[in-house]
Amino acid sequence: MTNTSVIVAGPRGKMGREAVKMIHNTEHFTLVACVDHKNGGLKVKDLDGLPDIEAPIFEDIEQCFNEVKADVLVDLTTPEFGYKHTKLALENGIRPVVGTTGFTKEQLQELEQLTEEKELGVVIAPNFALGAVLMMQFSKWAAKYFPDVEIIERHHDQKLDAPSGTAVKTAELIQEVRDKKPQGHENEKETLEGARGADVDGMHIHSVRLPGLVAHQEVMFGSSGETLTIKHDSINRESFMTGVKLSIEKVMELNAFIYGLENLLE
Ligand SMILES: NC(=O)C1=CN([C@@H]2O[C@H](COP(=O)(O)OP(=O)(O)OC[C@H]3O[C@@H](n4cnc5c(N)ncnc54)[C@H](OP(=O)(O)O)[C@@H]3O)[C@@H](O)[C@H]2O)C=CC1
Ligand SMILES: O=C(O)C1=N[C@H](C(=O)O)C[C@H](O)C1
Repeated sequence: MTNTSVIVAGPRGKMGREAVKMIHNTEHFTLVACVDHKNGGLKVKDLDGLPDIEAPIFEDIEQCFNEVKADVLVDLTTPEFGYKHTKLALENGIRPVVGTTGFTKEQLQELEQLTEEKELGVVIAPNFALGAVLMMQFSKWAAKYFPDVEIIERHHDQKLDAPSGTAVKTAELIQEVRDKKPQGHENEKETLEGARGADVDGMHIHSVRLPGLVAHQEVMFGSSGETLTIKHDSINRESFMTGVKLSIEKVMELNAFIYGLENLLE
């Protein structure tokens, strides 16, 4: 396999750390730089708990792109910066692999348009865990037969966006096969605002945030005399690395905007 040079934005974060380690441990990847808005001038090896890598850290992503040649940017930061970084990567001819969640529909559309203009590949995956991708696909299949559905996602309490990118993507996949249908009773009334969660075409999404959790989702279907629950748990962040690795490999072969890891799987 040809070598792919990678920049990671967000190397101190919970996901960024795992990504740095995975890249370091993959023979055909080279970590050439990192972007960290608080540690410019240091090297990756200077950051606590990261491998002994000489790659430089830049505070400013534009400076990084000017000084370091790279094939791929892996972004694992925040919705605000993830969006800016993805745009800048495309403008600099670097292929983005984006795990950062919380982008708006408009931002995704804008990035898709820019991808087409630049004739590059982009992977934006709300969830890189293979089990989560299957959970979403199984849910889409089930929704064809069970249109009564509610999504319950549970995450650690440091998460910035709610609902999670996975829950948003799950709802979008279900929307492809489910007609609009208000879930619950037609005369239902919330006596406490928010009690029924967010509403997507009448389907509800409930977001739980607690310390001790990593990333979990249940999609519950109900019908006459039966319920069906499709559940996925990420119990650590290594669970996401198979998808990050696959995305870095695949993005080099693509000239397309990929939103969702399912689009890279057979
Ligand atoms: N697609 C997937 O499978 C997964 C996606 N995610 C998503 O990935 C993102 C990161 O998650 P997680 O690692 O848990 O979050 P963390 O908060 O642990 O990490 C984010 C890191 O990005 C840093 N950061 C913030 N702004 C910048 C910037 N401008 N330049 C460089 N670095 C910056 C933060 O630094 P500081 O805190 O010092 O500001 C922090 O170190 C989130 O959007 C999350 O939803 C998470 C897990 C799986
Ligand atoms: O912030 C997280 O932790 C996660 N974010 C992604 C999301 O918003 O769905 C993926 C996974 O759920 C973990």
